[in-house]
Amino acid sequence: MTHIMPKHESPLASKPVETGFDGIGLYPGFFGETAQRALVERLQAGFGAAPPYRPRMPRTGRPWSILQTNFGQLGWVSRPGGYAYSPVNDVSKAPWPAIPAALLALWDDLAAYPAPPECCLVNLYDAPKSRMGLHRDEDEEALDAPVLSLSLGDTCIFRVGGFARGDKSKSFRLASGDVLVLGGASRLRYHGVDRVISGSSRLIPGGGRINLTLRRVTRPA
Ligand SMILES: O=C(O)CCC(=O)C(=O)O
Ligand SMILES: [Fe+2]
Repeated sequence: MTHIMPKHESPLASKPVETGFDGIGLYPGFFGETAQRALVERLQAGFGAAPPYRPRMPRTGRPWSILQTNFGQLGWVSRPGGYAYSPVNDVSKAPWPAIPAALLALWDDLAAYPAPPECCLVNLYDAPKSRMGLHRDEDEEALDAPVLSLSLGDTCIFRVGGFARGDKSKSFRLASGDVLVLGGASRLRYHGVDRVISGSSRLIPGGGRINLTLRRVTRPA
């Protein structure tokens, strides 16, 4: 089996495949298997200081079907009072751990933005029961920066829609090592995760999917 290596190791992965959406680029296998394994170990070490927790939805207070945590100066949190970016973890009140170097390098490679990411939101999906409903990433001031998403572990069915909730949508798969850039004219498109396919990857002990999104939150000075 061959794996496409990260861009700095091979020019093969430097071109995104067509998704049909202007501003959404898919880089299949941007992280090779060795890089994926190293990153999972690094993430698990970080989870010691910022354990994944089950967020609750604004208003209803209902629990999400995924677990979340963050790395970076700002973490995205879902609380009964609303969504927010917070410099500290609600559970421990401590700052979030630093964004792993491999992810800062990914941002340098693909974001084409003059400032580093401030948030790496970590979503942990259990297959097959976790999902993420259609939503827009709109809590950032720096909407001129893309959101970079890296998938690890089990493959998911990712859905992209339009700019209103009921617009036509289409889905495609995101597999372990795939990077998706959500930016430009598509930065505010609705998107979500329909489901995660159990047993589709052996990367994560016990199965499941980890999604990492790198975000610039504030406008650079
Ligand atoms: O898990 C994914 O691939 C998408 C995550 C997402 O849309 C988000 O965190 O805002
Ligand atoms: Fe999102």
